[in-house]
Amino acid sequence: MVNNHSEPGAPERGGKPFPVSWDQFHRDCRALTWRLNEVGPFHAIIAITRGGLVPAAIVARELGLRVIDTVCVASYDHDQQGELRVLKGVSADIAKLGGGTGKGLLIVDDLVDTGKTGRLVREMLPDAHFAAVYAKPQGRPLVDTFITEVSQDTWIHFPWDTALSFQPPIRDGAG
Ligand SMILES: O=P(O)(O)OC[C@H]1O[C@H](OP(=O)(O)OP(=O)(O)O)[C@H](O)[C@@H]1O
Ligand code: HPA
Ligand SMILES: [Mg+2]
Repeated sequence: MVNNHSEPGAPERGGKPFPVSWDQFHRDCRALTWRLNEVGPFHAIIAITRGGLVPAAIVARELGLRVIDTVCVASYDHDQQGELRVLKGVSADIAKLGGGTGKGLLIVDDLVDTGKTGRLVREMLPDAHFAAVYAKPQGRPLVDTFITEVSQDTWIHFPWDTALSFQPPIRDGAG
């Protein structure tokens, strides 16, 4: 059964919007890679789909990594978090590269919020290095490396989920 509930930062609970442009996201991914470059080398990257695919591509380019796998997890339906479902686990070839425990593997996601997704993937690969671009306080203990922390009552709007639109002037009540 899917037990949908919205997180504190969700827009309908008055979450503070934190819009991120493509340009900002690219810069933040590059900043993340500077840190990861000090931690590696890594045998492969594992992107947590779907949001992790975007930073994983940028980090892979910057670290010169060409072996990329996915763990496919579904939980949020827009801003409602339901039960976590693993649609695809780590591929056998990649699990072998990490000695079965994930040693030398880099897991990448766009953000950690409650930490539920991160915890699930960490259980699969306890010795992997887990990186996310953004972190909220509840999820922060789950990640080894991240770039920007935002408050729990913030909702991050990623560039692939948004489009340019007219905003009313601040004087007229825009948030
Ligand atoms: O720390 P948590 O509370 O688990 O939330 C973080 C996860 O939620 C989002 O993914 P989502 O499940 O929305 O799927 P998507 O990446 O396919 O958009 C985000 O990309 C993280 O993977
Ligand atoms: O703040 C967020 N923004 C986008 N997707 C998310 N999934 C969990 N939290 C968030
Ligand atoms: Mg995700």
